[in-house]
Amino acid sequence: MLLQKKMIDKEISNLKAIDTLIRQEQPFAVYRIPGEDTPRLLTQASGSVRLLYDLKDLDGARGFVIAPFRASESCPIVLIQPEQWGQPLPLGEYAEEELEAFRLRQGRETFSEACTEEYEACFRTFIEALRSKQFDKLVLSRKSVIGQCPGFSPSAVFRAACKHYIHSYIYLCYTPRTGVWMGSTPEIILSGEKNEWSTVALAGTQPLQDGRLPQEWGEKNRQEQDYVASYIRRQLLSSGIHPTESGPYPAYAGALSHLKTSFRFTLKDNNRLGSLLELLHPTPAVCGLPKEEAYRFILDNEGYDRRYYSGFIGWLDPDGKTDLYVNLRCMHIENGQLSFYAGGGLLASSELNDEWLETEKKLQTMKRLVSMSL
Ligand SMILES: C=C(O[C@H]1C=CC=C(C(=O)O)[C@@H]1O)C(=O)O
Repeated sequence: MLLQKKMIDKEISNLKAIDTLIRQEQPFAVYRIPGEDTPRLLTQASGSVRLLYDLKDLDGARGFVIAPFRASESCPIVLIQPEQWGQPLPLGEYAEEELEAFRLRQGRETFSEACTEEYEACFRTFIEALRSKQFDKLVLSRKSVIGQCPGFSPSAVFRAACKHYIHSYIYLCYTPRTGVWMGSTPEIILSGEKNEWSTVALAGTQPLQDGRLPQEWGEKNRQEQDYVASYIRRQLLSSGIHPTESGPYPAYAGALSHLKTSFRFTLKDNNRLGSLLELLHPTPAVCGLPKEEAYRFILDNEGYDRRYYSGFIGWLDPDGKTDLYVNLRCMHIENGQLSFYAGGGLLASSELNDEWLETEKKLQTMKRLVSMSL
């Protein structure tokens, strides 16, 4: 036991190097792909990170991408171009007691039932636009801010996320333009290499039932997910891509589950990944339908700036392997504050309290790790 503890401490101190990179304001990204044990660290010691304003400019590019919901002067697409790629950063063992303590705590969680006035006002604006049939679907999101406690360590939260959320993509990154972001997302936007590519349609939410995937999904969840699947099918077909599909089936996302359809396809030209991303982003899992109008409506009516939440992040490499994920269940660390982000898909039939509670549960994905790491 003592030996195990010593081993853990040694490996934590390796991971702690990340906290030093943040203090030194050096661009880096560390990420763990679902199914893999060891995160990879990449750093850019020299030169500035590349800034882009159009997803198409990612055609032929290679690097760690941090793309916002909507690119602008204040929120550009940022590309970290590391000198060294994917250095493994072992996490070490996690004591069984720690895993058990996490499970117990998760089982006892309570949620704030009362929504804020801001959320309620936005919900009413969004629902009115849905009920008048201006839109089929709209995603309403919000931000929840807490003060950073003394002793807060991003690397400790990152490590806990890797240990507890084995089915999600976990990342932590810093650049001077984006600041520090960290998240645990279940949603691929584009992944693959050579001649095998994939994306997913992920939507509809239910808590896990005794740690297991729920098998019964109601009409609202199914319809919400079907809008995303139809959109992805349509977008791919419009550019001559004929995918094979599987699903929808329930998939893990921390303490939650979503419905997922997987799309697999080949590409004629791997140097046009930026154009494909422009075709897909933002999907109705984070935006709405019809796409362009919903995009505008959210920017005008949501009442805050999503910044990099609901954009996408990950490694892009047209000649190697690409793993890009939608930036969900994420947090931004800035000026002694932690901002957590979450949203949910609304249909005309949505109810205020259910949607609020769903965002509370999604926000807990990162919040519970922060409070347990202190
Ligand atoms: C927009 C979010 O989740 C999306 C992904 C899965 C399920 C969703 C839902 O059920 O609403 C959302 O579309 C978020 O986590 O902030």
